[in-house]
Amino acid sequence: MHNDIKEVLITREQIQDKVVELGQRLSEEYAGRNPLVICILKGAFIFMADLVKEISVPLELDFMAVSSYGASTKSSGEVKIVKDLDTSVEGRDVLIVEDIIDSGLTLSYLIDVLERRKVNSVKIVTLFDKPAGRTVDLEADMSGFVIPDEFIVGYGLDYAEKYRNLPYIGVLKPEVYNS
Ligand SMILES: O=P(O)(O)OC[C@H]1O[C@H](OP(=O)(O)OP(=O)(O)O)[C@H](O)[C@@H]1O
Ligand code: HPA
Ligand SMILES: [Mg+2]
Repeated sequence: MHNDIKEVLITREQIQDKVVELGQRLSEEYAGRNPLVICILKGAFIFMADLVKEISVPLELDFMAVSSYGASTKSSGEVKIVKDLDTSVEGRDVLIVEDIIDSGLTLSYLIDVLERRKVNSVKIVTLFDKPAGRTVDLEADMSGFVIPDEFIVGYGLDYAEKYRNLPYIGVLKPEVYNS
């Protein structure tokens, strides 16, 4: 285990099993359709790569980079689109792939942006959901794990751009972000 990690909250195997299950559920949900699957970078990059391999319907991919945390464990409240989509979403069935919903600010902002661009439908799949962090009314259509009110890292999620490559979900030692 990495020296900065206090505890492993979710193992690599638990994540793998959950991703397979979510992929199967999404394959049923989108049967007969051709969704545009949008990865919210950077955090969702590993989840996206693993998830789409488990979805059996034809689909297209696009990427959007959004940032609001920087080197903090609290949202700045200002959601910045760092990279926009390449594809038109007008009339498309959009599936947003997110790593975590915490305050809900990132996704409530993005849903608004996508609806103004006249999507046919938009749904959210998130691997992690932290309901205790919520400051706006926003729920995923599908979620993997409900997590406690702790700042988590690994499997794509960072603190100050570090720890994204850990294959499990860990809780940081408080001295790491208090120093
Ligand atoms: O529900 P919220 O409170 O808005 O938090 C969730 C968002 O915060 C993180 O992104 P971040 O801004 O850290 O960018 P990153 O994905 O590049 O790490 C995470 O990847 C989600 O996109
Ligand atoms: O708990 C978290 N960990 C990493 N990034 C995050 N962005 C929102 N919440 C979190
Ligand atoms: Mg981050």
